[in-house]
Amino acid sequence: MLAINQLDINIKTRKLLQDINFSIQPGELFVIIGPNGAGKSTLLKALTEEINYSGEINFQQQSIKKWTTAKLAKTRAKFSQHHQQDIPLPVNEVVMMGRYPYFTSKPNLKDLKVVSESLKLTEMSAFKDKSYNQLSGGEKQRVHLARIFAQLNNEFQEKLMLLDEPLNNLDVYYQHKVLEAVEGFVKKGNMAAIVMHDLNLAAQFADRILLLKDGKMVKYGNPKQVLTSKTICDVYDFPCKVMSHPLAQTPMIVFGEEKSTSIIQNINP
Ligand SMILES: Nc1ncnc2c1ncn2[C@@H]1O[C@H](COP(=O)(O)OP(=O)(O)OP(=O)(O)O)[C@@H](O)[C@H]1O
Repeated sequence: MLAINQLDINIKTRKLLQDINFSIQPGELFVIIGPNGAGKSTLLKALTEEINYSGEINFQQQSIKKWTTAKLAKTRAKFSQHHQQDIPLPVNEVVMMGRYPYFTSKPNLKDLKVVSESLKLTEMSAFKDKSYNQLSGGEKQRVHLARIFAQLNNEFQEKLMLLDEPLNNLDVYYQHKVLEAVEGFVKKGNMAAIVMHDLNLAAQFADRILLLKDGKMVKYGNPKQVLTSKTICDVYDFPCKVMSHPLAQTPMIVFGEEKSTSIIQNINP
C-alpha cells in the first residue's frame, strides 16, 4: 500500500500542495486529475522525492525515506511528462535502460527477454532496431512506457508505477492499449498513479480518483463520486454535463453549452 499523510509542499512563500491525504491499495489504478497548475506533477515529484515535502509517504508500511535506492529502483518507476528528446540509441537499448538496476556490465538472458516482452506490450517490437531519434512523438512515448514496464518486471510484490500524462501524443488506440497494459500490471497486486487530463478515460479506467485544484484536494473517491456535473463545472470553470457512458456505464463528461435552435439553423440553413 502507498499511504500519504498530511503532505505539504512549499517553495519559498508559495504553497504548492496543502494537506494531501490518500492511499493506494495493491490492485488499484489511481488517477490524479485537475486543471493546469493544480499540483498534479508536483505530487508525483513528491512520491519520487524529487522535491522537498513535509508529511509522511509510507510505501509498503515503511517510510519511503527508509527504502534503499537499489530496492526502490526495482519497486517504483516513474514516467515523466518531459522525457529526454535526444537519445542517440536504438529503441531496444533505450528500453534496456529500464534494466540497468539488474545488471552491472552486460544484460543477461532475462533482461533481453524482458525488453522484448515490454516492446511487445507497447507494440513497438517492429521498431526495436530503429534509431530512437527518428521516431514520432507517440512512438517515443511508447518506448519510454516500455522502459518503465521493463524496470518493474520482477518477482517483487506491490510495485508502484507513477505516470505523468502518459497519454499525450497517443492516438485513441494506443491510449486504450497503454491503459489496458497498466490495468494488467495493477491486477497482479501492484499499484499505479496516473496523472491525466482526459476525464472520460479517467472515468473508464480509474478505481479511485483524486481531484486537485490550487494545491488542495477537492474530491477523492470512485469515478461516480468525484465526476459530478457540479464539481467538474466548478473546478474547471467550464459548462459541462455528466451522463452515463452508453457502453461502459461509467460517468461520461461532455463539455460545452447547448446551442439554441436559431443558431444551429443559421449555421445549416
Ligand atoms: N519548482 C517550482 N517553483 C515554484 N513554483 C513551482 C515549481 N514547480 C511547480 N510550481 C508551480 O506549482 C504549481 C503546480 O505545478 P504542477 O506542475 O504540479 O501542476 P500540474 O497540475 O501538473 O499542471 P499541468 O496540468 O499544467 O501539467 C504551478 O503553478 C507551478 O507554476
